[in-house]
Amino acid sequence: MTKLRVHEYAKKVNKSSKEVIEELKKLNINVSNHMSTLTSDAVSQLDTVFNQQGNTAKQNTSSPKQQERQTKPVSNRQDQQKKETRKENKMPEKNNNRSANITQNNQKQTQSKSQSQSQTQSNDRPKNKNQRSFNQDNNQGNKKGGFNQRKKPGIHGGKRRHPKTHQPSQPITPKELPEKITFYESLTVAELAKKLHREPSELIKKLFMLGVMATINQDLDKDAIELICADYGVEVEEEVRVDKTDLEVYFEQEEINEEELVERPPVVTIMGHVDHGKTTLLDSIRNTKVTAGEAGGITQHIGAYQVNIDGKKITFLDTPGHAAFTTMRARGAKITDLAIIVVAADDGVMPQTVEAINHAKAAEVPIIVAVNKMDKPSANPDRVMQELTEHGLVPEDWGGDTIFVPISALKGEGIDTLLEMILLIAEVAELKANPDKNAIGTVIEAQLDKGRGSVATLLVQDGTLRIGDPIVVGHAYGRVRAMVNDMGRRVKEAGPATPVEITGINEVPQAGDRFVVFEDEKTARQVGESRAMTAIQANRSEKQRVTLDNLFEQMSQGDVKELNIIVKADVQGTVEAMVASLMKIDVEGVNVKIIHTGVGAITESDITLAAASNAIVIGFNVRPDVNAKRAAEEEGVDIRLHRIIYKVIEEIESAMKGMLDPEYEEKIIGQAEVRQTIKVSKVGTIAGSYIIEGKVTRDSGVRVIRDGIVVFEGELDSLKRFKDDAKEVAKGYECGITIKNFNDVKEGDIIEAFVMEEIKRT
Ligand SMILES: Nc1nc2c(ncn2[C@@H]2O[C@H](COP(=O)(O)OP(=O)(O)OP(=O)(O)O)[C@@H](O)[C@H]2O)c(=O)[nH]1
Repeated sequence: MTKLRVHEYAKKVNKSSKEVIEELKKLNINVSNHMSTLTSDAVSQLDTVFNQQGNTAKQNTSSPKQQERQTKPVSNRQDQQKKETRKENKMPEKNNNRSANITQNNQKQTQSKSQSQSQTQSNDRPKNKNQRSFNQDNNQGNKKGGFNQRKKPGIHGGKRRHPKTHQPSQPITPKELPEKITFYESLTVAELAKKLHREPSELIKKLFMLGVMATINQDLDKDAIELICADYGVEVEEEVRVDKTDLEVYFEQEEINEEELVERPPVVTIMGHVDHGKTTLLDSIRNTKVTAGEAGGITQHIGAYQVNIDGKKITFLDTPGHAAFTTMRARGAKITDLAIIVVAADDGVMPQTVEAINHAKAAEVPIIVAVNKMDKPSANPDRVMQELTEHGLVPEDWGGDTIFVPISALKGEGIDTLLEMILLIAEVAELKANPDKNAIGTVIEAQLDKGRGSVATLLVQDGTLRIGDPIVVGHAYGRVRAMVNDMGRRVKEAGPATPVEITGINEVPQAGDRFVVFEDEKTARQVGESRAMTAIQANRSEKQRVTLDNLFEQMSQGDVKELNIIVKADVQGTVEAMVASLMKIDVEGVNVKIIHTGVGAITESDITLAAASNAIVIGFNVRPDVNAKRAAEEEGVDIRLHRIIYKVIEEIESAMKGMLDPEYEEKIIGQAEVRQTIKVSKVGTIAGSYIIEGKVTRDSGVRVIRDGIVVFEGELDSLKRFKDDAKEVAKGYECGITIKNFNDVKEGDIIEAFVMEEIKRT
C-alpha cells in the first residue's frame, strides 16, 4: 500500500489538513506538518474517526462544512432511536437546549433574512417566504450555477401571492415519509411539512413538544429541521448554491464537452527591455499583416489586435511591457498564451529582459525570443543567446528548447518566421474554446469616452459575444450596445480570443476585470449591482497573501507547497550568495522557489510580480522605493529587509517550521528632562532629572535627545530616588539616572525611556 501524506489523506476524506492534524493530536499521533507521511496504523485510526463521522471518499464533491452537515442525519437517527424510548412530555435537557437555540436562531434568522434580502440575487430565493407556492417543490437548486441557466419563476421580486397566514389549500393526506429531504438555508414549517408529506399542524405539535412555539410560517433553521427530520427518521441534506456574483466561477469549467470545442487563436504578449523594439515590432506586425489582409480598414488602437496568416489568426495584446502583463495577472486574469521576449542584438540581455523572463516564467507561459535589430552592424546574436542561456533559455540549436528568431522589427525582416513559430507553439498547446457558449473573458483596457460613455476593450476568452448580450464587466453591467473590432469596423459578434471594443455598460471597468454574459438583463443588473455593493475591493484586500507570519498556517492547511521569493540586494555577489543560501533551506513539505532576483531598490514591478505570484520579497541592504512601499501595502505583499544573510535564512526557516520568534514593538513609556549633571568618579555622570512625561523604569531602554536629535541610544545603568535604587519613577518626580556606556549627558537633554513589547502575530 502506498503511504499517504497528511494532506493526501485530508483530501481523501474531504477535510482540511489542519482538521486531520487536529484529529491526529487527539489520537496522540505526532506529525510535523501536512506533508508528513502517515503510518498505516495512523491511517486506520483516522479512518475509524472519520468513518464515524460519516466521511467517505465518495463524498468528496462537497466542502468539509457540507460534509459536516450531511453527516448530521446519521447521528440524528441515533438520537431518534434514543428518543423513541422517551416519554414525549419528558424532554431531555439536551433537546431543551436545542429548542432554546431554535428560538434564538429563528430570531436571528428573521433579522439576517431582512438584511440579506437585498443580496439574494445570488441564491434564487424568493424575497418573501410567502411568495413561494405551498404546492411547489422548489428545492432543486441551481447547483452548477452556470450562466446559461435561466432564473426560476418568481425569483426576483414579484408580488406577494399569499396572505401572511398562508394555509395549504388542501389538507395533505399523510403519505409515506420520504427517505431524504433537501433544503436551502431554512424552511418554513409549512414547507417542511410539505416535504415530509405531513400536516403542518402535526409539525407544530411536535415542535411544541420540543419546547418550541411555532407558527405555520415560522422559519426553521438547520438545527430545527434536522431535529424534526431525525424524529421522523428522515435524512436531511442542505443544498449548496453557487454564488452567482463570483465571476471567477464561470471560468472554472467543470464539464467540458470535447466535441463542442474548436481551435482558437493564441493570445500573445510582447515584453522586453526599454528601447529593444517592442513597439516597433507590434507596429511592424500590424502594418504588414493587418492592413494587407483587410483592405480599407483603418487600424485602430483598442489594446489588442489580430493578424491572419493563411487563415490562422494570432491575437496580440497591444500594450507592450511586463508591467501590464503582470498587473493583469495580479488581478487574477491569465489571458496570455505565449510571451515574446524582445532582445536587441546590439545591446544584449538587460535588467528588464531578465524581469520579463521571470514574469513569463512565473505565469508559466511559453517564451519565444525575438533577437531584434539584426540589421545593425553591431548586432551580436550569439552574445544574446549566450546571455539568455544563463537565464534558462537555451536555443534549440544548442540543445535547448527555446525558439530564437532573429528579426529586424524596423525593416520587417524575420517577422514571418516569428509568426510561424507562434502558430507552431499554439498548435502544440492545442488551444481550444467553445464558440457556442455565452461569452466570458477579460478587460484589456477601458476608458470613459465623452460621446460614447464607458468604452471597454474585451478579450473574449470563451464563447461568443454578441450585440445585445446582457453583460457584467467587473462591477459594471449593461447590454452590449455596439462592438468595434481592431480594424475600427462594427461587428455583430466576436468569438474566442477576439478583442473587441464595446459600449453599453454603466461604468468604466478596470484592466484585468472579468466579464460574463448572462441570460437576461435583469440578472446581469442584479449581479453587477451586488458586486459593486458587496465591495469587491474588500475581497481583494482580504485575499490571503503569503507572509512569513502566516506561512506555516497556510502550509499546514495544504495551501502552500512552494514559497516564492524575490531577492533584491545591493550587489550581484550578495544576490548570488542569498540565492545559494535560500536554496539550501530544507524543510519537509515546502520548497523555496526564487522567482526573480535583481540588484537595486525594491521597485513597484517587483511588488506586482510578488502579488501575482504570491511571493515574498527579501531586500538585502536595499529599501523599497515610495511606489513599491505603497503597492506592497495595497497588495499585502510581505517585504523583509535584512543586513545579515544568516538572519534571513534563519527567519525563513523558522517561518517554515512555524517557529518564528515573537516580534517586538517599541513603546515609549516616558521622558525625563536633565536639570543638572554630577560627575562622580567610578560611577560616571549622574543626570539629575525630572520626569516630564509618563515614567522611567529600571529596565527601560533609553535614548538621549539633544535639540531634537538622538545622540545616544542604550540602556539605563541606574535609577535612583535620592540615595535609593528605584524600580520606577513617575511623572512629577525627580531622580538620578546613569546610562550604560554614556557619560556625555548634558543639562537640557531629554532622556526618553522605552520598552519592547511583544506583538501578537496575526
Ligand atoms: N536599427 C533598428 N532599430 C530598431 C529596430 N527596432 C526598433 N528600433 C529602434 O529602437 C528604438 C526603440 O524602439 P521601440 O520600438 O520604441 O522600443 P520599445 O521596446 O517599445 O521601447 P519602450 O516603449 O521605451 O520600452 C526606436 O528608435 C526604433 O526605431 C530594428 O529592428 N532595427
